Amino acid sequence: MESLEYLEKDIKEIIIDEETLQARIKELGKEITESYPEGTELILICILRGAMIYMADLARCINLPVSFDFMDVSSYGDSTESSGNVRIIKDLDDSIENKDVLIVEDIIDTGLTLKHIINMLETRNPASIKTTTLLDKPDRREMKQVEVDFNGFEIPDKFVVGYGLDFAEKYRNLPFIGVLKESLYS
Ligand SMILES: O=P(O)(O)OC[C@H]1O[C@H](OP(=O)(O)OP(=O)(O)O)[C@H](O)[C@@H]1O
Ligand code: HPA
Ligand SMILES: [Mg+2]
Repeated sequence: MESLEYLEKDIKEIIIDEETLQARIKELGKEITESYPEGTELILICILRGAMIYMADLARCINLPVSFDFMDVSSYGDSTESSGNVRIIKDLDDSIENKDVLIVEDIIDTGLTLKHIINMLETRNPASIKTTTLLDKPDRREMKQVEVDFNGFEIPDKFVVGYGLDFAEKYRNLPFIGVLKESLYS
């Protein structure tokens, strides 16, 4: 897209293009739909800010009555390494007691963020908790016990941006997943 050229100059390589992303999200929507009894009312929990674009597209591929809630969590700040300190900036608005919830993440890297969120939500007695992530970077996992139910793509140990993922709040609006040029952060 011509208007995004100013962002694209910072990208070393595209690892997942727009068409591949959209095709996989359609499949994930179908898998998720088929994994619940027909008519299940599902709460999609978007982990802000990164997961907002994935959730917007995924929700439209799920053939169940869904509602949205949002939790804002941050641990990377302006760095490419997790601070290890998972900060909850905004909690859910509604109760999840006796509800079926699907946590929607853009990426699982160390696993610290997802582990923290699952631990917290389990104490609120939902009927079920499942998880989906668009990207999984297994080489960097510190929380080995974190399991994801619906995983879009496994990616190598490189800092990626685009399609919701940022570096210092930039690049979220790229329509593909790309590797950021190392010269920009090293
Ligand atoms: O598995 P982890 O190592 O914990 O990393 C994954 C988390 O890190 C990113 O969030 P970030 O803290 O950058 O917030 P953001 O979504 O607002 O960019 C990403 O969106 C995930 O939530
Ligand atoms: O590779 C990444 N890119 C952007 N944000 C991230 N948060 C964890 N890993 C990443
Ligand atoms: Mg981030």
